Amino acid sequence: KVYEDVADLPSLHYDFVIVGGGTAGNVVASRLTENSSVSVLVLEAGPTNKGVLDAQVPFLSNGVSDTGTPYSWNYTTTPQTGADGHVFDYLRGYLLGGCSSHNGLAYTRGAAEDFDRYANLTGDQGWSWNQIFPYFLKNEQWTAPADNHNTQGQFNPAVHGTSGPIEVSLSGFSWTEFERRVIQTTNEFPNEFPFNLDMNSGQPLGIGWLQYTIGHGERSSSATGYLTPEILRRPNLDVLLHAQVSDMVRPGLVRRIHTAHTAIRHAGTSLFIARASKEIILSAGAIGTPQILLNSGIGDHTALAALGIPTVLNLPSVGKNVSEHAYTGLSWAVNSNQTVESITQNATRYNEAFAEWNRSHTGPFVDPSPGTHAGWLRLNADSPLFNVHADPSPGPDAPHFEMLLQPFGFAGTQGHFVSFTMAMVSPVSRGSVTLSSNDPFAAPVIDLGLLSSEFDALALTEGVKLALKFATAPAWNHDGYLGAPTVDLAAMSHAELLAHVRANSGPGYHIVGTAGMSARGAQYGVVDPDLKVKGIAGLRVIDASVLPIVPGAHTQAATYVVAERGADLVKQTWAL
Ligand SMILES: Cc1cc2nc3c(=O)[nH]c(=O)nc-3n(C[C@H](O)[C@H](O)[C@H](O)COP(=O)(O)OP(=O)(O)OC[C@H]3O[C@@H](n4cnc5c(N)ncnc54)[C@H](O)[C@@H]3O)c2cc1C
Repeated sequence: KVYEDVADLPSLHYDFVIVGGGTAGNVVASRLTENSSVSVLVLEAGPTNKGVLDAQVPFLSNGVSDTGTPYSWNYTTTPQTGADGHVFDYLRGYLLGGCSSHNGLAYTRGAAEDFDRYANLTGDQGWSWNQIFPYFLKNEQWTAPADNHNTQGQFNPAVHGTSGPIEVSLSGFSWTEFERRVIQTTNEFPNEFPFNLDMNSGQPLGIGWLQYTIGHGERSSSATGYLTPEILRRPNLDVLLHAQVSDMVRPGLVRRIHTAHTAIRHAGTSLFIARASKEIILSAGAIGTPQILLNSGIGDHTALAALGIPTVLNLPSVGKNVSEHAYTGLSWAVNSNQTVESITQNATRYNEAFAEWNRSHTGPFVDPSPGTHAGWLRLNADSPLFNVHADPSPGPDAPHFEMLLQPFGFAGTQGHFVSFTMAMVSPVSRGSVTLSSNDPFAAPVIDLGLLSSEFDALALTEGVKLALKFATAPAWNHDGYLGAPTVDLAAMSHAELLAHVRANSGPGYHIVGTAGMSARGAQYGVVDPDLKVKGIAGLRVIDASVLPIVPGAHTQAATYVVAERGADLVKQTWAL
């Protein structure tokens, strides 16, 4: 059952207390309570996802994620020196379902080599692609797109699950003219931009149709998929909203964590204590989780001491090792009115499209904004950049770049545009999440380290050149479709392009690594391969923070499989 007020909770003592009802937390809660003998409490800082239209209608997803909405944590980053000192709003979901309730809905798993690298880093083959693959299937329910179009040749059914909680589908509204040109480019430039039938097969390289966590025209999230009304009727599962956890350790209580201090967010004085007899599971995400660990005295001893926080466990890697993708957009005006601007810049069509969604869950509102296709691309094998830094990708079948192909622009001006947005998805740069004070409710200090490595900035510049190459295909130019670029990048020198990249890149909201997995006994890392926090009993982390390196993909699918396997690891420990 979902509770809004702690006074209504039947108990404050459970077998498992899960901190954060986000993407991962709800998976773990749902899986553990399959066993009726265990009791689980989920503590979520934000409100319910129920009735939040922007969290339901894919086209409106920006309305729930943007800074300033009541459904976002409204963080900002430190000035990012690699990105011209810009300070970015850093979006994180503040509602049941966490980021899965407000993200861009793109469903991308990453390369097999991403997971094989996790297995090698942790010494646990359970994280390898082959052993993780069944968890992708367990999480997924492949679903027909909202327009029921013929999807043959747009995906490979053999690599998809059919009965999991999260609905995944291809786009349910066609921007036909744009899509046709994308596919035509793969025919015209098959060496640089080959067509890939399914980017989620473990072999993502090439250009393929994007898949989304959408079913029947609506967002599918960990809240809708893993906390269905039926699951919430389980007597052994309680979810408390508006409960922001501050820390876990009471003075004098060391090496065995079993309490979580929580406060109603807007009344910080009303602290109460939830108790777990088996484990506390931190699923507060890659920012919330290290913040709670640090608040609890688990982290770098020197940094904790500087803030007057007594060290419970000196674990220097907590909050370090942030890896994140850097994106930069390239837009062109087009001689066509078949772009998303035909809806966003026309109130009548916008209202019609919204009415259609309300009526039948069809039309343009069934899709979000990432784009129609994505390309997963690499630097040339003989690129001189590999003299600057060794190849940071996990292998030759994994990408350095993502190129999002979007039938809309970012200029904010009237007109019709398309964008080929480029991202560096195998970054060398690392950042950190640290505390700003010993007030557990103060916002943490988020340094993404965006483009702080010279290699990343140089590589992204090469990526932009790839996008410029894509735009030279006859498919875009033979009939004058592609007009003027919003910024003439093709005319720039290499140095100018590099400066442009630094000045115009932003984060992908794919932060991981702040409670990274490492091999048992390693002198770095935060959790062992079984996701137990090193050196302390009764405490696990199950969320995106455990991924030691960001995969070459948007991160929700990887988070879901971490959570599915994490739940199994908990079950194994307790023979559930
Ligand atoms: C704007 C945006 C767009 C994105 N787009 C995509 C996309 O298109 N495709 C994709 O694959 N990925 C996308 N991502 C990334 C992806 O959604 C995340 O990597 C993933 O969902 C993270 O899951 P998580 O469980 O680690 O954290 P979250 O889902 O963030 O869950 C953490 C939960 O813990 C709660 N919490 C935090 N601190 C506390 C506390 N102290 N006490 C109690 N509760 C707390 C939060 O409110 C939240 O509900 C996007 C992310 C954002 C922000």
